[in-house]
Amino acid sequence: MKKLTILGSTGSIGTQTLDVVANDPQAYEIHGLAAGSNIKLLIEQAKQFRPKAVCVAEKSLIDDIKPHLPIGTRVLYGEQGLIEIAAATDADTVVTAIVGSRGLSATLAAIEAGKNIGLANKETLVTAGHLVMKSAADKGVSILPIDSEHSAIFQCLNGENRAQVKRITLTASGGSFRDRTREELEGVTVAEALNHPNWSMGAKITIDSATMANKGLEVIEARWLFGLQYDEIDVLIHPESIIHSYVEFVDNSIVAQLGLPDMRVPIQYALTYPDRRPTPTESLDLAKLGSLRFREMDFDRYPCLRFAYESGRAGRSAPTVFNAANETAVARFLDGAITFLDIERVIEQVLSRHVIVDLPDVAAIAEVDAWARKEAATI
Ligand SMILES: NC(=O)C1=CN([C@@H]2O[C@H](COP(=O)(O)OP(=O)(O)OC[C@H]3O[C@@H](n4cnc5c(N)ncnc54)[C@H](OP(=O)(O)O)[C@@H]3O)[C@@H](O)[C@H]2O)C=CC1
Ligand SMILES: CC(=O)[C@@H](O)[C@H](O)COP(=O)(O)O
Ligand SMILES: [Mn+2]
Repeated sequence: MKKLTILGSTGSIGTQTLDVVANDPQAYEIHGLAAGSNIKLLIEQAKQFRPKAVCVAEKSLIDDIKPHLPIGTRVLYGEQGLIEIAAATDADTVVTAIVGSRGLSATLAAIEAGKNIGLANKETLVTAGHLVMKSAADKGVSILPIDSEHSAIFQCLNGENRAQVKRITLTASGGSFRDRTREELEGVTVAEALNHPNWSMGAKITIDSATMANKGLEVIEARWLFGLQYDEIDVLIHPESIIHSYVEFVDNSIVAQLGLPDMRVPIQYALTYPDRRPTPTESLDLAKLGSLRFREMDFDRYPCLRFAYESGRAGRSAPTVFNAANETAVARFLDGAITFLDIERVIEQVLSRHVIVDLPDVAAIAEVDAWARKEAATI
C-alpha cells in the first residue's frame, strides 16, 4: 500500500493523481491533501479519500472548510502548513503538483523527512536543482518524474548503462501558436494562448507551452534528473505529442516511449515504479494515426527556449532568475497587464540585469527569486 500526500490536489496533476488512486483504491492510502483556494473541491476530495490532514493557502479559509470535513481531519494553512503536511504525516511519497517555485520549501522538507517525491513541480528543480538533488542523495530518497517527457526518458533508461547514452531528445508540441509566425503573435489573446492543442493543463504551464518556456524549464529539469550536460539535451517539435521523448545511445539506437497524451500514465508510473499496472487510458493505435510529424526547433521563433539554455549553461543563480521572471511575466499576461510577446521581453531584460550569485543556498535563492519577481513586475 502506497501512502500518499498530494501538494496541489485541486489542480490538473492533483486531480489526475486522485483519479489514478480512485482507479486502484486498494493500492493507496491518502495521508495529506494540500490546495490553494479551491475549498469546494478540497472538501469533496477529503470526503472521498479521507486524508489525515488538509492544507489551504490562507488562514482565512479555515472557518469555511472545517465544518465540512470528516471529523478528526487536521486543517493546516499557509507556507508552514504546506511544509508540515509535506513532511510530518506518515506518507511515504509526496506528489509535488503545486505550480511554481513556491513548492520548493515543502519539497525540501519532504525530502529531509525521508519521503520519496513524485515530481510534477518542475520549477522546484529549475530554481534549486543542486539543492534538491543533493538533499535527495543524502537522504537516499527517490525523485520520480511525473512530467511526461521525463517519465519517458526515465522509462527509456530503465536497465541501461547511463555511460552509454549519447543524447536525449525532449519532444515539444509547439503549443497553442505552433502554426503561427512571430508576426502573427502580435495581439493574441489570453483565451487563444490557453487553448493547448493536445493537453488539458493548468493555466501557467499552458502559457509556458505556447512560449516554449515549458520546454526550457524541462531542459533544466532533465539536466538535474538525469545528470546530463546541456549539449546532451535536444528539443524537437512533434505536434502530435505521441512520442513523449527518446534516448539515443552510443550505438545510434534510439529508444522512445509512446502513448496517447494522458498524464495518468506517467503519474501512475511514478507511483508504482518499477511495476506497471492497468490504467483507464486508451490504447495507442498507430495504424489509425497513420503518420507522425517532426520539425527542427527554431530558437528565433521561440527565444524563451534559448534563454533557458543560456541560463542553464550559466548555472548558479541564473535558472532561478529565468524561472521567477517567467512566473511573474506569465501571471501579468494572464491578468491582461502585458502582451504575449512581452513575456519574452520581460525575461530577457531581467536576465540581463542579474549579477550571478555563486552556489546559492536556500536563503540566497529566495533573495534572488524575490529580486527577479520585483524586476519582472515593473518592466
Ligand atoms: N498539468 C499537466 O499536465 C502538467 C503539469 N506539470 C507541472 O505540474 C505542476 C502543476 O501544474 P498544474 O496541475 O497544471 O497546475 P494547476 O494550476 O492546475 O494546479 C496548481 C495547484 O497548485 C495549488 N496552489 C496554488 N497556489 C497555492 C498555494 N499558495 N498553496 C498551496 N497550493 C497552491 C492549486 O490550488 P487551488 O486550485 O486550490 O488554488 C492547485 O491545486 C506545475 O509545476 C506544472 O509545470 C508538469 C507536467 C504536466
Ligand atoms: C504533459 C506535459 O508533460 C507538459 O509539460 C507538456 O509537455 C506540454 O506540452 P508542450 O510543452 O510539449 O507543448
Ligand atoms: Mn512536460
